[in-house]
Amino acid sequence: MSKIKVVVAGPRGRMGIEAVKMIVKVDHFELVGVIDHKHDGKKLSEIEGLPQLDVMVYSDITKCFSETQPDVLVDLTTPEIGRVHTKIALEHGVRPVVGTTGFSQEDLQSLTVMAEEKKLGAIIAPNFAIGAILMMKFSQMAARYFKDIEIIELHHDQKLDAPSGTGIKTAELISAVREPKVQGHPDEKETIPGARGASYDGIHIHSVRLPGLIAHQEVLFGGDGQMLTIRHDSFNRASFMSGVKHSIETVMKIDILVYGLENIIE
Ligand SMILES: NC(=O)C1=CN([C@@H]2O[C@H](COP(=O)(O)OP(=O)(O)OC[C@H]3O[C@@H](n4cnc5c(N)ncnc54)[C@H](OP(=O)(O)O)[C@@H]3O)[C@@H](O)[C@H]2O)C=CC1
Ligand SMILES: O=C(O)C1=N[C@H](C(=O)O)C[C@H](O)C1
Repeated sequence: MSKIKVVVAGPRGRMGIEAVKMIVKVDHFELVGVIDHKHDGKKLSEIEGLPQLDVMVYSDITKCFSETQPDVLVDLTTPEIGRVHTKIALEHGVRPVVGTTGFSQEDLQSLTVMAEEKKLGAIIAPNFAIGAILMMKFSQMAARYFKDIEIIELHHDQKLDAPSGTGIKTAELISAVREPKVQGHPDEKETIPGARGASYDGIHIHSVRLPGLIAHQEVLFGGDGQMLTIRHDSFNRASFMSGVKHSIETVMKIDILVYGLENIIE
């Protein structure tokens, strides 16, 4: 079996470092380049904190693709640049695996159309941790029985987007099985704006940002005299790597864009 040639965008980031380390450990993957807006023209080994690898750093994604001819781009950057990278990858026949969160519905729609036109696999996964996927699926199951739901997502204080991609994906999965509902008292008023959090089809999403946290989410289901809590915690970023590995393997076998890891696990 020939190796899957992979490029990582965002290699100095909290997720990017883990992804680089995982990719070089897998025999059937080959890290052929990294994309970083700093350190253009250096080797990975010349950047502090990164593995001692003879892999080129590119600031220009097009140059990176033409010189390294990758099969897959793993993007772990920011929504602003991640959406540009994903589009350029599809234009160049490179299959994107995107962990970057904060894409809009319009981004997802246009990238879906593009992948379909190009007949190219693409995976956008707001969360790569299997436990988080189960938390979302169990929440979707519970939503058939409990209609009053609040999502509390808790992350480290360096996170740029709120609500988290996982929080939004959870609300989307729930809303697919639950009629939109206004929760709480119909006359309730926020005396401080934002007190009730964001609302997705009436499901409230509350975003907590604190140093020391990594990635956590609770989904609360209220009923008469009872409450069900479904919670997931990522205690480190290695927790996401089996999902990144599975996505790199799977994206080579599909020819459409898949949004959410739940759609590619058995
Ligand atoms: N799907 C999942 O399971 C997970 C998804 N995420 C998501 O992944 C993304 C990254 O998270 P995290 O690693 O914590 O964030 P970091 O801020 O640690 O990493 C982002 C990296 O992208 C770099 N970057 C910024 N602009 C560019 C650019 N133009 N070209 C190349 N690199 C660039 C940053 O460099 P610099 O610092 O110099 O700006 C930084 O090194 C976020 O969107 C986050 O929500 C996170 C965890 C799990
Ligand atoms: O920024 C993070 O850290 C994370 N982002 C993703 C999200 O927005 O859901 C996944 C995970 O929660 C960690």
